Amino acid sequence: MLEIEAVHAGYGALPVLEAIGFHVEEDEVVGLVGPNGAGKTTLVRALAGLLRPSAGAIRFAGHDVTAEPGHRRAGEGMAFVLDNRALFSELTVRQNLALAERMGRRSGRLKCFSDDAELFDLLPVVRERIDTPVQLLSGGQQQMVAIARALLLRPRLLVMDEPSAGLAPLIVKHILELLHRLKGRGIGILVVEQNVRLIAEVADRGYVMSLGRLVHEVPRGAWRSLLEDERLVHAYLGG
Ligand SMILES: Nc1ncnc2c1ncn2[C@@H]1O[C@H](COP(=O)(O)OP(=O)(O)OP(=O)(O)O)[C@@H](O)[C@H]1O
Repeated sequence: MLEIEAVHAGYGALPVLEAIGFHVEEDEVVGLVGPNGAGKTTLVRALAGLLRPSAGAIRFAGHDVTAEPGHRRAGEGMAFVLDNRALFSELTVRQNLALAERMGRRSGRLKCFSDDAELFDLLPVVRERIDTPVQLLSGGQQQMVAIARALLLRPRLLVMDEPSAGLAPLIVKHILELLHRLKGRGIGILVVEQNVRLIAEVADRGYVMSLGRLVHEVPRGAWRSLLEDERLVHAYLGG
């Protein structure tokens, strides 16, 4: 579904990503872990169309989207929960969700939940605060709104950048539960995280990133052995 081939990207003359290549298939959760400054957010920005790779290709559902702007990618079913959440802070939750809901409906794609009630049961705070301006919500509540917006788009691929960053353990638990519930609904999910223990709980397989490169591949079911590999954890994941 998502295929990244030898992507290089950076900021002006500063190269960050070097020959990044990996894939995400339908119905799997792929984790990408790495320490601060590894280039995880830079990669997500390149996937979202916010940063143009200097070389390499990004293919989604069989076609090359490397040069496509972000809104086209969203229209085709690539949904992102970015680290800054990218919500309109002065608008209410309902207003923030309306556009995604309309885009999802027009796409003709299937909903990932049987109905919106099921989605809001999983994200109760969204329903409770539906008429509240986003700027009055806590960071965790805003994260839930960003997730709801991504899912209302009826995505085929969901990319989440550091979903646990700065959030209380209870909210993180909630996000994990939601990811488990999304399994088996035809969506490919890429979760980019510094917290490898969290990824190990939810991802089927994954990759370790360091200094702009993929340095290790974690096969299906092998997260535990990664966590037990002191040399790897120490070298790339900060001990
Ligand atoms: N807008 C920018 N302009 C210049 N350099 C940047 C910019 N954003 C990030 N960088 C640099 O790119 C490198 C990778 O940063 P990036 O934010 O992608 O890493 P990360 O793995 O997401 O780390 P973190 O978990 O701390 O967010 C770092 O050296 C960073 O200083």
